[in-house]
Amino acid sequence: MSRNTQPSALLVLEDGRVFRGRSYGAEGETFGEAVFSTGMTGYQETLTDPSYHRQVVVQTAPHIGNTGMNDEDPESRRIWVAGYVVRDPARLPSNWRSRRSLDDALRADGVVGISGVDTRALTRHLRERGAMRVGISSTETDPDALLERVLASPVMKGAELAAEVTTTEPYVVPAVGTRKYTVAAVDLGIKSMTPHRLAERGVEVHVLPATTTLDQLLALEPDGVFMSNGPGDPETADHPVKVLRGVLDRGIPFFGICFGNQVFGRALGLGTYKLRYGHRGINQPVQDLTTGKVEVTAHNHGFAVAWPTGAADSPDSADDAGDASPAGRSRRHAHAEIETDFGPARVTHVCLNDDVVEGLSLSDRDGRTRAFSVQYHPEAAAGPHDAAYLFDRFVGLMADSTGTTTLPEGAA
Ligand SMILES: NC(=O)CC[C@H](N)C(=O)O
Repeated sequence: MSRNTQPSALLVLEDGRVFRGRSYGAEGETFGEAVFSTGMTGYQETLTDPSYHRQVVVQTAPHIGNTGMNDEDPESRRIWVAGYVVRDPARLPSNWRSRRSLDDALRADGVVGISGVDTRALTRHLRERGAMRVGISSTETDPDALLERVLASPVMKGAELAAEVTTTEPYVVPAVGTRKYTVAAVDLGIKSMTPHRLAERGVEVHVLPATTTLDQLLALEPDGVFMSNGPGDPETADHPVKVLRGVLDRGIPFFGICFGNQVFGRALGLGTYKLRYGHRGINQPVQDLTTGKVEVTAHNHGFAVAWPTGAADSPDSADDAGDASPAGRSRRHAHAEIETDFGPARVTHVCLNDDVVEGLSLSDRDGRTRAFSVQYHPEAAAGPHDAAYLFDRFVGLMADSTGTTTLPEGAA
């Protein structure tokens, strides 16, 4: 269908700003938190990432849908975004893998979108004012009426959403080739590329519901535990934090990604806080403080782990713009190491744009890493593969720990 024949649509932000465009995807009305993603490619992976549940995604790339939708790249069984905002959708998708148009895929999953929006102006607005609630409607013509419903819709801060996206039943992703290790992966909104990255390294991955108890997890006798990305506010993740504390207490190797990094931070005794507009895109520079090396990475987070000195001094917080100057950096980095209930821990990675915490690790008394996590996405779907070494590092932790625990006493 030509775009010009599609009904008009309305977008209203919670601070009253109005944008007009055309209905894109399903017709109807939707609400969520308006966030922008700067990825120039990878819209299919973005749309199907469960971490975007209840978020309305604005694409800063002006042309979206050019390569259609294929059967290989989805990161879960459906499109999760609550709404979709684009400038100029493809009229004719073209790619050898394309099976359907993005417009049709949005319709099939009932996802309401809007096209023809000045996404640059909208992004600048969100950057200045912060992420906020939004409504999109192809049925309402009165912005004030839509605004009332936006203001009645739920906020992201305090939202507990893992239960709405997690698997209901455990399932196994078999190791590719010989099985070397077994990992219990807690699904808080897992992207399908993550178990795949482990499986291709000889790991059998048991993906478990978010409600799995410590006893159920330990019954699998895993060589390592993983906690995934996922939607919502990490402050609500009391159950995964409790489970993880049990895992760390037993010295089982642990790796966390994104929401998993926030759960790890909380398990170590750190706080979390909401960023003003968050990081979403596939070209974010992250520095490994332990080596000085910089990686270009994929991000999708609206919350972050607070620096050990406290959330008030953490950069880009919703309440406090923080201090991202070199002086602010060195003051914070001087507190990168902390003593926790499980041993010495530290901030290992930071985002070079704003000094937000991007990685954590926990060591034993001999200084050997036992557990670690990153706020970004080494599974790289979509995104650069700079951080793939982290999966090898996790496998290395399991090799170390099984090596030391399975050798007979006295053997060296
Ligand atoms: N991708 C994620 O895991 C996001 C974690 C969390 N919901 C956040 O927005 O920060």
